[in-house]
Amino acid sequence: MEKDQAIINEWKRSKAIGIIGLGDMGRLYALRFAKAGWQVNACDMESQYSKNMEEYQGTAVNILKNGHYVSRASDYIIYSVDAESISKIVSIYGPSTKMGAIVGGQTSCKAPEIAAFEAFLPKDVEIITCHSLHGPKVNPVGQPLVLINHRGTKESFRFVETLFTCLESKHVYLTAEQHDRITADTQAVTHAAFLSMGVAWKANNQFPWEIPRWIGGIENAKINISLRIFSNKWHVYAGLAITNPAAHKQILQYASSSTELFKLMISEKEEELRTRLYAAKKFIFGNLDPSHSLLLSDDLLDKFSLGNVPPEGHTPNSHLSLLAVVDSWYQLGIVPYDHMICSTPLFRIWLGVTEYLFCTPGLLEECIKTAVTDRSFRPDDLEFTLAARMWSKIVSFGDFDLYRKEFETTQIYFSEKFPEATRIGNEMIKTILEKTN
Ligand SMILES: NC(=O)C1=CN([C@@H]2O[C@H](COP(=O)(O)OP(=O)(O)OC[C@H]3O[C@@H](n4cnc5c(N)ncnc54)[C@H](OP(=O)(O)O)[C@@H]3O)[C@@H](O)[C@H]2O)C=CC1
Ligand SMILES: O=C(O)C(=O)Cc1ccc(O)cc1
Repeated sequence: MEKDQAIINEWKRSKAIGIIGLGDMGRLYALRFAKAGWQVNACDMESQYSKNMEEYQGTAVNILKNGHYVSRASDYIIYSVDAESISKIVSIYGPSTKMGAIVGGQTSCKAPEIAAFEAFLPKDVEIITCHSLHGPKVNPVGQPLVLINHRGTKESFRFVETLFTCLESKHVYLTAEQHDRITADTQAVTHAAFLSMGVAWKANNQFPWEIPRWIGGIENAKINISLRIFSNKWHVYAGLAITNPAAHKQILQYASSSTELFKLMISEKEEELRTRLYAAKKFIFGNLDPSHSLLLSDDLLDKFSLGNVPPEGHTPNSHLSLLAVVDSWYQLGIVPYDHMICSTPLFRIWLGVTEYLFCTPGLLEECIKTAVTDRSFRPDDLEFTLAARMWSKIVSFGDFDLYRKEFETTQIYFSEKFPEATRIGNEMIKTILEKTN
């Protein structure tokens, strides 16, 4: 034990950590590492140098002008930049990497990141990469942190692991391919659902927190998480979906499931809809241990409302966004519980909400009945279906510009509500995580 501590102290004394990209995630890492006593060199775009010098004054983070300076002075360098630019950025700074150093990245899809490292890093440089499976506003403690030893010695991997212990996350060891397959199954469809909700609300000129039937219970989770996603940067979601080929299939299936279920609803084919949904239910939730208690409940979510809960309580809903996600998993043969070790908070909440809908006695039946008999949901569900198809087209065409335009127009529409949505969303996520952990 004492020997271990001596090694750690020696690493802290002799090795420096480099962060290229001081955005939301880079900042989180830089400050945490520095606080734990590591030497940290960091930079953002050169144009941000003076601003960052001021911002990080009084912290132990050593701000440098650009990635060349960070690369030549650091022993483990983490690229925390947008996925679309990873190749270009590594091509610029990679050759400046200190001899024998280790390099990793924070991008959400590992195939393009590893390809960039292999193409542009000198051969003496080791590659050990990472991915924190949570956003910058979530406390890293207990959240999954994927560590990938792609081209590193055992000793270097031990050093990187030791560095990351200060985040107190749960380390998950995967290969780059395993990582990309799992995150396609979990994050890509989850984001497709919430992005489609936002676009549909906007298309119908609605602010959902003002509409009584969308206030309270699981509707709160839909609204808070959708607004949370739209309050973030577009490139995080675009990069994660577009650069991961495995994600395209998932997002396409989500759009097809939404369309097919919506068609069954409007043609009022109740039995066909029921048969399809019960088959999906059996596949996804059929093997749950009898002692498994529901991850979430309406009551738990009630208090995280952006509007006033109507006195008569919640009204039944067709819940197309939720039915479609379970149907997608079923059609693709994905059992979401298998991915829990490598899941983000949003994915776990979304799974909790679907579980609540499918496993609370009577709720799925109520939803099926509402979907085929209550026509008042059809304008909403039509826009939702169109939105899901739009996102799947943008992703499969790999169109970053169009993704950005669609994302940012919706972002502007909801922007006034972001401060309140972030505050309530943070509370909601904290409460749910405490319960689901
Ligand atoms: N946000 C999240 O929830 C999570 C994000 N990730 C991934 O982490 C990465 C970073 O995300 P995040 O921090 O949210 O994004 P940000 O946009 O906040 O941060 C990226 C930063 O990199 C900077 N940058 C771009 N080019 C360079 C360069 N040549 N040299 C130095 N800095 C540069 C950007 O500057 P500028 O803005 O001026 O271009 C920006 O400040 C992404 O790949 C994302 O997918 C992973 C887990 C969670
Ligand atoms: O939890 C989510 O899905 C988020 O939206 C935050 C997020 C975004 C990108 C990542 O690579 C990891 C986490």
